[in-house]
Amino acid sequence: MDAIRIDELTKEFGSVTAVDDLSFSVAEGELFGLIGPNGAGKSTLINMLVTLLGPTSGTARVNGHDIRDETGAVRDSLGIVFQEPALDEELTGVENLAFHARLYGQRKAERDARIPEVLDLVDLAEEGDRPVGEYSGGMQRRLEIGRGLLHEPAVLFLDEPTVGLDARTRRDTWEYIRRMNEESGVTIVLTTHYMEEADALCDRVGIFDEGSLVALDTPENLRDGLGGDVVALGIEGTSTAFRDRLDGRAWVRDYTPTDDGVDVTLAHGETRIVDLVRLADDAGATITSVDLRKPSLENVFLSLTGSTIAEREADGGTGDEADDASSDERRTAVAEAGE
Ligand SMILES: Nc1ncnc2c1ncn2[C@@H]1O[C@H](COP(=O)(O)OP(=O)(O)OP(=O)(O)O)[C@@H](O)[C@H]1O
Repeated sequence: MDAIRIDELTKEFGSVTAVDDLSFSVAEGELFGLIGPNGAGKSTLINMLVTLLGPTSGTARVNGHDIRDETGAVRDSLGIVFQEPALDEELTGVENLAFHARLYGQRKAERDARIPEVLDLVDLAEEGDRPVGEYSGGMQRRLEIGRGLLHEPAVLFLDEPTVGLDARTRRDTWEYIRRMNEESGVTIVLTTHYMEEADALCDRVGIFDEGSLVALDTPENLRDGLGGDVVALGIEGTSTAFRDRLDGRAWVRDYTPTDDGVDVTLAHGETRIVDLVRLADDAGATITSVDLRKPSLENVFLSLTGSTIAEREADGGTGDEADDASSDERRTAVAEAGE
């Protein structure tokens, strides 16, 4: 069974089609990333999947339950971590978790067993009795991620999980997200603005633009779809003999002479550097520099939509104020669902 299955899902707000006839599935245990500029429709999609917004047409199933007529079962199947911190800073880590567990209707015995497990999972076992106000930003985010897993949901939604964190903490948080996914087997769907994050973390990435998916694949295949990596070789003197040797190699997709050498386009560039050096040797050419350039998901977005995410946001961003269900509303509704 798929963890999420979306069938011809559409959401219109007046004349705006925020999600447009969308169909795709997320496999059980997958770490799935949704990327796209502001206003692409990510929040609208997530709000429909967590049953806070009704679709205009089409439907989806979360953990096998229909978002239109099995809202209770859908909500029981999922955990959500919002972008804005939603912890009580005066309470300790344990108290924050206990409060949330009560909202989800967990009995005391269950809570007492589960809270230490969750704290351990996010590496806060030693910090559970400290007020959350004393935690660093990264620790708070970890506690929030742990809280989303308290009731052992099948699917965990993370909305921009590392926004506002410094680069180092962001990388650490990636490690925790990966660990959650591997150790608890939970399916994770995250939204992110950071292409690098989607690339580093996700098994598959859906690139969202104007209510539709413009691409859906592994980060590697998406990058590979651009034509591959470029190995820029600096060559002393003429590169003609070397270029002759590149002709007819099945793994060389293309090459272009440059001012000081040759740019070779190929898949998995790092695995061919030795071959390239050998070919140059055979041709009697001296290599003076080697530079491997891999396309990024930002390049993929650019090639699919004709603009970068930043440009798209600058000329088309909608702002969050138009969002139907604000994070506060979402939080309240999900908490109520557990009461
Ligand atoms: N309640 C609403 N009323 C009218 N239009 C809306 C409403 N909610 C969203 N929209 C429109 O739907 C489109 C998608 O918005 P959405 O917030 O889902 O995008 P997003 O990709 O989540 O952006 P962000 O990253 O800023 O959250 C936008 O054009 C937005 O203006």
